[in-house]
Amino acid sequence: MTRPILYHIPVCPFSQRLEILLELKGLRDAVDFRVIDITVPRPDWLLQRTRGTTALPVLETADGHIVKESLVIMQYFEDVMPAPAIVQRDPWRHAVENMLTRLEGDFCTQGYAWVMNQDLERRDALREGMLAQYALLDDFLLAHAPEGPFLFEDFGWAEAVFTPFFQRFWFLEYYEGFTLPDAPRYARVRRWIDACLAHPAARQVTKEQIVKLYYDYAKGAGNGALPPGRSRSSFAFVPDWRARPWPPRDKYAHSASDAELGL
Ligand SMILES: COc1ccc(C(=O)/C=[SH]/C[C@H](NC(=O)CC[C@H](N)C(=O)O)C(=O)NCC(=O)O)cc1OC
Repeated sequence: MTRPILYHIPVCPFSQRLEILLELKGLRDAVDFRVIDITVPRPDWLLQRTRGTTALPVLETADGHIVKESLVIMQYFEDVMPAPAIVQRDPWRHAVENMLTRLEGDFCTQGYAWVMNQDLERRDALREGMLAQYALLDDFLLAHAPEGPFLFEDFGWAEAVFTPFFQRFWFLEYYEGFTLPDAPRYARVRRWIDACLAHPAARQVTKEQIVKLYYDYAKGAGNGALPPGRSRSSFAFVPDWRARPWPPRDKYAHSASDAELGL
């Protein structure tokens, strides 16, 4: 039986959503994950399949169809591998799950805008914007799942959508000194985040890996782009991140060289 192929980028949060979903379903081996190097242009054979788009992940189904967008691929997996269901089947619960999922785009954009920021004058406004996003999540959870810790009984669809970004935002802790305040205003979302980060289905990445690989994002260079003066991306597969030193934290005052990063 031909397995579907997921073309993905290691450590990409959108790809990690699919790994988490399949882990929850006990079907991780049902899909053939194939790594694409984000630090070089997409190969022609892939561009032909995607009709020219470069964003990953991309799913090639067993029938040869191409599915793009991680949330769409997640739903496709639920449709073709319905048991065990991760997405909520009850219409109202599914609506609640979808309303929470719709908050992900602005949450993600705010965090990435901050980590990629190079203007010290903007830091306070970016921090306030990030706190406002956490407050929106806290409000939603208090309205729909005041007890928790998860949206419903267990770690499910919404958790698979958000947890990769809770883990990516470790880069805010390291490069911006940001942690969510231990205040009642954020108590509910903090309980959700802590439960998500502790869940065994979401252990594909570590804090050290995120901090080292996302250094270039902290210098304003995203998606495998290179900061000025550098010749190798912090997303490079070799040298392995485990063999590389921790990057300098002072992103606004210092630009590390390839050598300083162990590249
Ligand atoms: C809000 O800013 C950002 C938020 C997240 C990411 C990220 O993790 C990319 S992960 C890798 C990135 N993939 C995507 O952005 C996919 C997003 C798509 N909406 C999905 O859900 O699958 C990619 O393939 N980039 C290469 C290319 O497009 O050629 C980056 C951001 O800015 C550069």
